[in-house]
Amino acid sequence: MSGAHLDEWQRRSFDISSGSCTPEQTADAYRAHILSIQYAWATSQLSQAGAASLLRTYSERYAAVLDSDDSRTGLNNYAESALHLARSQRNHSDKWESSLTVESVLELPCVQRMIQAGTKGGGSPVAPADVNISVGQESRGSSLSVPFTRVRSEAVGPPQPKTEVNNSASNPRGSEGISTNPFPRAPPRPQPLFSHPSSVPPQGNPGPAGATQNHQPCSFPTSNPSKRKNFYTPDGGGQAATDPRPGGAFKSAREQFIVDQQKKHSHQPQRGATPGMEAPVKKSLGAHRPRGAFSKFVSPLPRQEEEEAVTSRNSNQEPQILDERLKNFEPKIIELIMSEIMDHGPPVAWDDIAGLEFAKTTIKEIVVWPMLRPDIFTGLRGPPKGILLFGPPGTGKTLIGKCIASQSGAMFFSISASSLTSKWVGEGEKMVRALFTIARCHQPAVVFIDEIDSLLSQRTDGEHDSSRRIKTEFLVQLDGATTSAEDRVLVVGATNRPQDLDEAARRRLVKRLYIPLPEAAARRQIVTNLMAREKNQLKEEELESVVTATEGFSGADMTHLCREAALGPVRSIHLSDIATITAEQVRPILYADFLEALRTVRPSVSSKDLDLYMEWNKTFGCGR
Ligand SMILES: Nc1ncnc2c1ncn2[C@@H]1O[C@H](COP(=O)(O)OP(=O)(O)OP(=O)(O)O)[C@@H](O)[C@H]1O
Ligand SMILES: [Mg+2]
Repeated sequence: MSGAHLDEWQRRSFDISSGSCTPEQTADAYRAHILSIQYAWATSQLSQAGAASLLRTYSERYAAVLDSDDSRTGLNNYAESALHLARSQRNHSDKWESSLTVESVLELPCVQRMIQAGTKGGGSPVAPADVNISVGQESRGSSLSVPFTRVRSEAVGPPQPKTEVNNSASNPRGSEGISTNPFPRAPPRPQPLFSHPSSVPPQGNPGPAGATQNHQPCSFPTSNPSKRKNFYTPDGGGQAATDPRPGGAFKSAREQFIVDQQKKHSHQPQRGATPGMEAPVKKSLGAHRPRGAFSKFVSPLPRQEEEEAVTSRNSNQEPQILDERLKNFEPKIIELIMSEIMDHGPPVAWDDIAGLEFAKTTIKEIVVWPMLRPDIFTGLRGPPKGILLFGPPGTGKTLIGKCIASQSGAMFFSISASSLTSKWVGEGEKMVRALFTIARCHQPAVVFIDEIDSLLSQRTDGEHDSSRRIKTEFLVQLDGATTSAEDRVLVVGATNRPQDLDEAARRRLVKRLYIPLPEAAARRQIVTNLMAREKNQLKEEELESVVTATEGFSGADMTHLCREAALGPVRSIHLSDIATITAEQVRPILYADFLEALRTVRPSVSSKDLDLYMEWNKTFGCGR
């Protein structure tokens, strides 16, 4: 904090510790402390953790001054009227005032005599703890040992005010009667002072609150609740009997209900496990906190453990940010990669790819096995860091990428070069670096780059600077210069223009696999797979003739042919029926539909193009 603030702080602290401050001054000083802390935090002179800790300390001290009802140390400015009630002091709700005080009762000659008689007689009619009367201006802890049993037995009589009670029958020692009524001001209506005026049971009389034996709580006709409450003995019944606190303090019905519910359901740790049975804890602005002399102060500021729990919860949601390697990247870029580049498509199985046995086996060898047994695939057996899938369009290169995504068990990132160059203009190379860093954080990982030729085409002189920088960054990342030998990040590139690839990129994509046009068996499998999901009547020999007729078709062409054939039955429906016909009424796909489709669907790959691929495969490919 600044010097001026520290001086002020010091002065206030001396004032507080001097012991000469009034509670008001102490509270003011603490309040000023709290403001200073807030100011220091707002002006960055204090760290957040430091400010929170100081605020907690001084808020508690401040609240202690406010809440304490000791007039020398506290203000207790929140419940003055309640405390008047608790202290049995006079307040506006006191309509009736009794002149019966401890002193007045003790001074009564008859009481004096009875006390003496009880002491001399050796027998103690009522144990001192039996009756704990608190009346008058203040509550006294001492029990008043008044032989109430006798007084009661004698005082009970016809409900006549100011009746002279003759105790000669019950008092063997004297004949003088009690001429003074201990309750000079009688209730307005004739009312018995005790529950059962006619009989005095030897073990006491259950009081109004169900008192147990030996204790005779009496029902004073008073409207003052505090007097009534205090009258009940601590264990003699009423609320006080159930209160475990030494002072037997009052507990409201709601508090008692909550305690009962908690006891009842303490074996159910999970909230909401049994609907409707959870303790009735309601969110309110601190209203549910028990306040008073017995309650512990609960700071409104979050505790340090809670803060730490919240921080760790938040950090669990974004584990990638925690990685040291990612701290230099903007969260926006990391978010983009995680949401857009990570593949979330439908799963593809190896059997969904017809033919291409050599390519599938090689990929499994490179991708799946090393991930299963990284201990075996080390050193020279270490898998290559780059694969290139090349071949005519529509032969399943992208399909293989999707299959690797779902079958390898690795974290899969899929980018198309066009999206990388167009979406983040000027930030491409940063994206590339972030992509590979994230992939390294999520090993084993596969980075699939579709249409890799457009990203890593041969570098030319007239090329735009940004695309050149992206290429360079890619080559650096592909080379693994920034990675360790043990990193398991595989790059899979796919292209139908392998001849356009930059030679540096070609070298880095070590395993170059030719993905050719499907052979007869693969074409048959494609048709069979697709027809299995449709209603059809294609016989075996008809299927064979379709396969023969589609020589030179790519996988994509075969799919297109099947789609066309599948439309045949729909095209045969009369126009007037199309709105009403049910799906079941549509006829199955026939061989005739394939013949019709073959008239419009042609192969998309020319034989001249095929020769080029064959040539490139012979020169650079890894196939046999
Ligand atoms: N071997 C195959 N087995 C099953 N279906 C295939 C096969 N090859 C292609 N197809 C079908 O053709 C569609 C297109 O295939 P894909 O996108 O993988 O081709 P590609 O090789 O990536 O083409 P391009 O080079 O033009 O990107 C696939 O969705 C699939 O329906
Ligand atoms: Mg493709």
